[in-house]
Amino acid sequence: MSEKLEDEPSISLRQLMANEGIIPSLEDREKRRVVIDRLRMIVVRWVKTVAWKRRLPQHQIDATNATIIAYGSYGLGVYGSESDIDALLIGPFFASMAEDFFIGLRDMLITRREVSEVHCVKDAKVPLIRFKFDGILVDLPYAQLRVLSVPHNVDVLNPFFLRDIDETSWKSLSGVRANKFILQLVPSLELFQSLLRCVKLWAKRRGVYGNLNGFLGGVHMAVLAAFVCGYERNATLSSLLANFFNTFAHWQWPIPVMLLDDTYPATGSPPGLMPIQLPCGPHQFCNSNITRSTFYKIMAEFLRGHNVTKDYLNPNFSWKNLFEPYPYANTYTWFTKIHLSAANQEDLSNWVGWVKSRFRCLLLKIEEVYGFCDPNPTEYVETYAKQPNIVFYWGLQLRTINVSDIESVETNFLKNLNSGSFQGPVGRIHLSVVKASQLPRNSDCASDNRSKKVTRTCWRIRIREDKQQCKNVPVYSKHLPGYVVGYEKIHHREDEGTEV
Ligand SMILES: Nc1ncnc2c1ncn2[C@@H]1O[C@H](COP(=O)(O)OP(=O)(O)OP(=O)(O)O)[C@@H](O)[C@H]1O
Ligand SMILES: [Mg+2]
Ligand SMILES: [Mg+2]
Repeated sequence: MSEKLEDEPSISLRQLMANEGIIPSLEDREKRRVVIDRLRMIVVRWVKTVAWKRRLPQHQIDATNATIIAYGSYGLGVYGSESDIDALLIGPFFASMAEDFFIGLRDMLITRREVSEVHCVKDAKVPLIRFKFDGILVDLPYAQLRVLSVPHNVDVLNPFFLRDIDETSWKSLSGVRANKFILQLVPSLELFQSLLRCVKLWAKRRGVYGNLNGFLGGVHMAVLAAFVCGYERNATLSSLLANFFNTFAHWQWPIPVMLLDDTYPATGSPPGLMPIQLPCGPHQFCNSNITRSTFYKIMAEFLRGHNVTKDYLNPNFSWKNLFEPYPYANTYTWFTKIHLSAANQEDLSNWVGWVKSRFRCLLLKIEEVYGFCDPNPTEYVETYAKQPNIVFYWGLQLRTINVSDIESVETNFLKNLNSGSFQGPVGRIHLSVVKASQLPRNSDCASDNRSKKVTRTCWRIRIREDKQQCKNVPVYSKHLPGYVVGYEKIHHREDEGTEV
């Protein structure tokens, strides 16, 4: 905390944040630290095994090393209890992504008692292994450097380590480098972290958090918060939060928000409706799924935030109003109901992950037909239904409804879902339009903004780690003739009983 005495609005804001219980407990912190430590031990063992398999001389096996660097909200020190741990594995020149990471390390992970729900997400922009370690979700991408040994404190900004690296490793490193840059830029780390916690809570409550639903993700919020911190030197937490809304309620999009001076002429204009620079090199931008509708909603919420906070020095001011859950049921008369179900919880989690990775396409189709859609990220469960399920309710601005419109959206979206590389058992999806009065009663949309996310997304779910419907196929090494690296499970699609 800053040394000077804080102003009253900042004290009450900190009190509100503490009451919300979003600052992780010491126990939670310790648990996450242990996960990172254990992962570091696992990857050192892994890299020595790979070196031995590659028949490197003993002194090189002794010398080689790999390490783990935390990034994302965990690396910035702003994670909440529902955040994942984003951990980049950095390995040496001989440990390949295809064989050693996706097969060798995956095999090592699945044998461990603490590890569950292992998925290889191979064809994402940043390929990664996603799993739970002691119940905490971990995103583990891989970057390979042209060195024999990666020191534990490897400097990812040092050109020595970055020479000749492949494009995927470069992309995988970008999150770590962006975090490092943000942490170097902000004048007060504590104020930045507190501000970012506040704006993430605000975004979640107001239904504008989550890249997959077309809103702002953690990385976007981090850059916007750092931007505000960067130019106000004698700031307090309350002045920063008010300034955050003042700045972005009046921002002239699509002028990009940039933390770095891009001195080189950019090729073309920055991407998307709300371009936000990824501060890890020139002309790199955060990926964004923002559409016309979500742009409108985010802007309306920035403006509301500004109107609420501009009087923060007024003695009667209260922060509570800023964090009021978004009143979906009072705002929209009609909702698109997206009902997803599968035979069991594991299949459901895979299926929902796949569908969520295609949400932007669904949102665009609904916008085409109905003009505007507010894709509330809250996940509901119909507890009375027979099959495990997740339900979403997306707000529509309509007076009357034409039922056949939603049928055409569903048909179109099914084509999109079926055209991808999803390899797990396909679940059910049903779209319908319901009235506000048909929203789940016990969880009024507004209060349910607080609810935890039930699933996380995989862009591509490789396979279920399942016995009956999977067949083990040996994978031969490209490096050692005739050497079996491990076994990949191939799923039989014909057995699935496709229901879409
Ligand atoms: N849309 C994106 N564009 C660029 N980089 C991204 C994007 N989404 C994620 N990343 C990278 O992955 C990291 C982790 O992303 P993640 O979605 O886990 O968000 P987070 O900031 O950790 O917030 P949360 O607490 O919700 O997990 C980000 O810090 C960023 O480096
Ligand atoms: Mg994260
Ligand atoms: Mg993540």
